Amino acid sequence: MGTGFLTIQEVSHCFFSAQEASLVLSDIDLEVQEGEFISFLGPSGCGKTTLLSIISGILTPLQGKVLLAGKPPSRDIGYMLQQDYLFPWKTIEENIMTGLRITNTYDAATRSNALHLLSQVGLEGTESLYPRQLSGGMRQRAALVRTLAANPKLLLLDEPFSALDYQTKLKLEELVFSLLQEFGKTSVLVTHDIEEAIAMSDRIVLLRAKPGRIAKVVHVPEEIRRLSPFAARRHPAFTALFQSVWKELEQLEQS
Ligand SMILES: Nc1ncnc2c1ncn2[C@@H]1O[C@H](COP(=O)(O)OP(=O)(O)OP(=O)(O)O)[C@@H](O)[C@H]1O
Repeated sequence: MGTGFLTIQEVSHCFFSAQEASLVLSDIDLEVQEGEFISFLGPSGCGKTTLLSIISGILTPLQGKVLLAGKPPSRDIGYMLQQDYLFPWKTIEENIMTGLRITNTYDAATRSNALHLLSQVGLEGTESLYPRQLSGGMRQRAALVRTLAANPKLLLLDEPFSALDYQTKLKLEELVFSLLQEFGKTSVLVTHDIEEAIAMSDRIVLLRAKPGRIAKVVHVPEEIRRLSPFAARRHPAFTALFQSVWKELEQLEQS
């Protein structure tokens, strides 16, 4: 039994086709502490999304197990993806309340918290609008509210900023970071963006491909971690860390 809030224990996974079995993840072992922010970085196809699916409980690994607060993953997990997946025929408020109903957390208090959260992310006044009436960044903020309103124990973020323009992406990173700090959420991010991983994370897990394995865990130094993502990018230690992670990734892609 692991010591972390999130325990990933000797996880391996294969996908089977009619012709072959392909080993996608091999012996993934990781302990994530409560309140920690972890990123997975690695070459395309190394199994990052598969690993998130296993952590969320959507996919059962061929071997090994995942525990969240000592139990198998359940509905206590929030998932944010590149696409917002808001229902186009529902208003923003209806979308968010549907999120609460699906997770069985709808009551007067969670409803009121959700509306408060909506104004915290700058979307007050959008309650009766439909997703098509909002910009991409606004829709992702609404999706963030829908995810956080259910008060998940763990937040899984699969490239949630990658479809946004640079400025919107930086603003949303800033917003997510401050909300996660406020609520002390444990989070796992999949990204291809080294800057984003350094700016948001406590630790970065570098994965190698074929099969996906942990190559290295990089601890982001305290002087960067205590800054917001925007300020972190301007810290002198940021560039050196960026270069070293870049080099590690290049070696992983060649190996
Ligand atoms: N449902 C599936 N059936 C068969 N193979 C799959 C399935 N899902 C993923 N794979 C394969 O597993 C490997 C890992 O895929 P995954 O999407 O987890 O990688 P990734 O690291 O998230 O990739 P990317 O960085 O490109 O998003 C890939 O080779 C992919 O083709």
